Amino acid sequence: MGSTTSRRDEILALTERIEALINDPQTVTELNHDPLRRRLREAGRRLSVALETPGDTAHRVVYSPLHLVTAKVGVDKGIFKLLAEAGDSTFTAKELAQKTNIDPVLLKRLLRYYQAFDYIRQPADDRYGATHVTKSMTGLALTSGAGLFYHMNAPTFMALPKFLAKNNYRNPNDVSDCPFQVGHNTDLSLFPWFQRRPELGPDFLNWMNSHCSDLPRFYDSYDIKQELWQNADADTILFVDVGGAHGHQTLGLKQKYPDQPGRFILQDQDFVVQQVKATPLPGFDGIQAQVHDFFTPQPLQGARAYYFRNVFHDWPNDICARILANIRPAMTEHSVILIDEIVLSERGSTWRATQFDIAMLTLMGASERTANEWHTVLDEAGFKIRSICQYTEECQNGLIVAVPK
Ligand SMILES: C[S@@+](CC[C@H](N)C(=O)[O-])C[C@H]1O[C@@H](n2cnc3c(N)ncnc32)[C@H](O)[C@@H]1O
Repeated sequence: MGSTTSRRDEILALTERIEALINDPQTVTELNHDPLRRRLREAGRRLSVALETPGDTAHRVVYSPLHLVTAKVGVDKGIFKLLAEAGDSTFTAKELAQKTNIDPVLLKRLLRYYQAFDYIRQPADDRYGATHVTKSMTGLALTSGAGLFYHMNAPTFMALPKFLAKNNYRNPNDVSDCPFQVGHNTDLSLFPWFQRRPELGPDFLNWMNSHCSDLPRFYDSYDIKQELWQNADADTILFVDVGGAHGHQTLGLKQKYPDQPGRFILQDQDFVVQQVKATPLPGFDGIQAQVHDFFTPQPLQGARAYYFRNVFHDWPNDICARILANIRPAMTEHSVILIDEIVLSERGSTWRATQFDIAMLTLMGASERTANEWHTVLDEAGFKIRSICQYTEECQNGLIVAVPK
């Protein structure tokens, strides 16, 4: 009895400490990128799951699509933006209804949901204000992700059970025959479908640019200047960002090395390059944007790095081999392939990494890969891995340096 009481007292003290932290999150958020912040966050998340009742588990899982759709409404109507821009000030529901042009009864219901999931705070019965999460709900990753996932990913996710049942639960590995076609009732694969949806272009580019912008980049861990750029001059092709979307990785790298002589080049499909040129990121001048289909021979000879970020995770091994075969003749002894992708662990993969994997399954019949699977795909394509540098824990991002065998 005595030990049960003291155990209970310990749990009570722990609960009170956790509640104090929740009320003053700055103590923790000011840890910034200290790995301790992630460890505490994961401990909290897993503790919450460990303590769930069966009802909690059921409700958390089956209501999960509501997260996306209610966030989309908040983004569309600028609710989070309004609250975040007000800083520490709070509003009544009526004030917010006037500013957002939403039926006050409806808005109150949305606000009730948002506060229940800690997207906003409700310090009094009729006062609503922002937290640091509200600010995140106004960031590019959330706003572009809400648009892209609502229109493109979510219908595909919903088609997964039907697709798998119809195909006897075989692992999809065909870009033209995966849940995407069922979800969108189309014969097209993702990129040709997407080309016909120019209205999704900005959300696509912004999502690519921002989905991991809270995490370190490969060049924070890999010294590319030391490893690849020795003796470069103004004509040296330093970095070719193949399938680079908005060119955000090239831009970040160029900004890290502003005095580096040499050329930085972004390559992508025609319709993507047109969007990039129409809406270049600030500071993009000095980077060349070039139309190139990576299923055709690489036109730039002897680059120091041919860089692919989240490109191979779109394709099965045989197609990856085709893409790599088109690079190989352009490489010299100074060239390497840089593959910036998730490297799944054999055990205990993270939630951010595994949801990318299931998304690839549904969208492209493709997958994220473990280190062993990366060795296989490169080996089959006639390449070998020189090194793998894992540079984020959250997403298990890694930089794979590969050269011809
Ligand atoms: C998942 S996105 C990754 C974008 C960017 N590398 C990043 O990490 O943010 C895949 C990219 O491959 C490009 N892509 C698809 N097919 C292509 C092709 N045949 N030739 C060139 N780029 C292609 C897409 O347009 C898209 O920008």
